[in-house]
Amino acid sequence: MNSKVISAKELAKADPVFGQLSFDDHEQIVFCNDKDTGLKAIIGIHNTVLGPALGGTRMWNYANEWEALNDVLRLSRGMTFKSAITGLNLGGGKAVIIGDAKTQKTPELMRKFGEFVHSLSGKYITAEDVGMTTEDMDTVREVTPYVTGISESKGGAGNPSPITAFGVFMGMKAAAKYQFGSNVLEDKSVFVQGIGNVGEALVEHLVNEGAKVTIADLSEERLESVSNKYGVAIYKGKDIYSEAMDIYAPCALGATINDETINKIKAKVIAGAANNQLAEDRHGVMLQERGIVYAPDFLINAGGIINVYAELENYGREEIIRRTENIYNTTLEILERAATNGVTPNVAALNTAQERIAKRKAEDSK
Ligand SMILES: NC(=O)c1ccc[n+]([C@@H]2O[C@H](COP(=O)([O-])OP(=O)(O)OC[C@H]3O[C@@H](n4cnc5c(N)ncnc54)[C@H](O)[C@@H]3O)[C@@H](O)[C@H]2O)c1
Repeated sequence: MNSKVISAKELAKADPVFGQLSFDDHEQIVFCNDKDTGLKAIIGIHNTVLGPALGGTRMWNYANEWEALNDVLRLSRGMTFKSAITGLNLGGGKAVIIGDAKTQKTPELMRKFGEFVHSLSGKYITAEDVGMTTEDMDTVREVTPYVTGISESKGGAGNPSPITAFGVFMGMKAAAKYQFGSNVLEDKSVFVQGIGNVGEALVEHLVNEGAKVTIADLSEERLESVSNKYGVAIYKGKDIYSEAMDIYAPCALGATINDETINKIKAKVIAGAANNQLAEDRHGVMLQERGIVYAPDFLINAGGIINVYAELENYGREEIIRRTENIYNTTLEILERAATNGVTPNVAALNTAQERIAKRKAEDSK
């Protein structure tokens, strides 16, 4: 990291926060620093028109602070639209903790992070994301009530990942219906990239439906265990994007649809759990031009937020499943709306979400 102190003039040129490409009228960005525990975190609060900004905390070994800032800005913005399109009374927020979740995460660090969350008095509510577990949220709960995704034994809705996977499965079926004329995934070749909490649960749904599943992950151990458990193939090649397949399911990190990959992609449908799969909006246009149906990530991966929202609204399992199953209908509606309006599915989904926020804002200002 560059520790040189730069002058205010130089800093102004760099526009480190408001000038960031990913900055999109965020309401508040909170930088959290604690030397004793080693905590370095950023909380991004994008929009609170519909309700408190709820979104998970990601712990990741970012190459530099710019990357962490960029990530939290993109992720918190995505949460605003995810909650809006899902019909939840929640705003969009997200947090990132800079560091290696395997070696640097301690209960003390999580409690300190919880104290920072608490200092926002409920404007931001956290939950788990990559590098976080339900147990970590239980630790955060020791110091603040502004946390969801806690254990069922502690009154929470438990791990959101299986519900997220179910929603992604529903969105994938809707995209298949739109592209292939049938929502049945039997015999469709599906590549699942990233078989973590969500990816593995998605593999289970796909296998139960009779899809031909291939898995890819950075962890050999995960690959072996998931392959043995579900009898699915492990991807051994070097470039997953150029492989022939019906459906590509990005379930690792975002921005895998970018200038480098887009022209290689042979899949006819893209539907996965990862947030911000399109590196830039124009990549959505490029997918459309190539006849590839893209199920917007923030729409189909909303199962997790539906699950944690239950903790705030006190609804039960049946309602969680019902709302998540409805992702199928919303996805089909968005794909059809996109075609009717001559825009990409991502833009159609964004427009729908923004219309809901604008309507609420107008009502509130009456
Ligand atoms: N957990 C949820 O409920 C939820 C909800 C909405 C969105 N998401 C998003 O879904 C994605 C997966 O979430 P998760 O909870 O399963 O995370 P996870 O950390 O459990 O799993 C991620 C997996 O991806 C693998 N991975 C990382 N980089 C990779 C690469 N370049 N190629 C192949 N594999 C790679 C990791 O080894 C890991 O196994 C994330 O983008 C997350 O933000 C998760």
